[in-house]
Amino acid sequence: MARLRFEGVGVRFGDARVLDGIDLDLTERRIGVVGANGSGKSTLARLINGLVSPTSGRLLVDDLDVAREGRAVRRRVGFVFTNPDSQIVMPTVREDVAFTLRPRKLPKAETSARVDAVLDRLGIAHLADRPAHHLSGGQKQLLALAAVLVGEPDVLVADEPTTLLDARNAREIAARFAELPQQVLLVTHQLGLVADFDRVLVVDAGRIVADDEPGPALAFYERLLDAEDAASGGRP
Ligand SMILES: Nc1ncnc2c1ncn2[C@@H]1O[C@H](COP(=O)(O)OP(=O)(O)OP(=O)(O)O)[C@@H](O)[C@H]1O
Repeated sequence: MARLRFEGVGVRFGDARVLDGIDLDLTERRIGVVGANGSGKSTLARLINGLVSPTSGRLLVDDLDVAREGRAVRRRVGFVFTNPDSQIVMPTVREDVAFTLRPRKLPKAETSARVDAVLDRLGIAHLADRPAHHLSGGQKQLLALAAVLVGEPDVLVADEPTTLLDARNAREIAARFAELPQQVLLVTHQLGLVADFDRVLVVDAGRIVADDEPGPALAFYERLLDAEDAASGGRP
């Protein structure tokens, strides 16, 4: 497992303080991140592979400082977005997955073998020559996952990867994540997806307000939502 260390990390966008004073040492295999809309979860996730830079403090993946060694970090940390369209770049499924390996300049046969293996593992080998943009939402998310996994990252960060999917596809993607050997940090609003994780972080207004096993962390989050509902007079 990698060690993800946040040391006094803060992020501002202009005048808005989006994350503040985040200190975390994450070594567990399955880490969930939950919190209300706009609480800072995506920003927290994006910091891990350098999509967002800290305004203060620093973030280390093992001994690599993300701000200084972004390339090396991105080889180790794969990122899956909510909307797979934002990461599909090539015309066909096979080409899109192979694209991840392009900078590594591997022999063609090795690239093909790796691509075939990952498509097979995710149950989408039959889609290899299909145009990527003709796939269903669930198939696209599996393609996005394949394109990340083919790079053999040690850590997978996923930002609400099931949000745009119907219940059946969401279950399928969640099951694929559950069987990955990699360390996974999953941001989600679907609390059931992290119920058997090793550790769950609750983010509220840019801070970590609970950090525990799923039972107590999710119970804390439910109480927080209830308290906010009560304070707003029950308005959504
Ligand atoms: N690039 C940016 N520039 C300016 N403000 C931003 C940027 N990215 C995020 N924000 C703001 O930072 C805050 C936290 O956003 P973030 O996306 O991290 O929240 P979130 O918890 O993931 O929300 P959601 O559950 O709705 O996805 C929000 O107020 C958002 O508008």
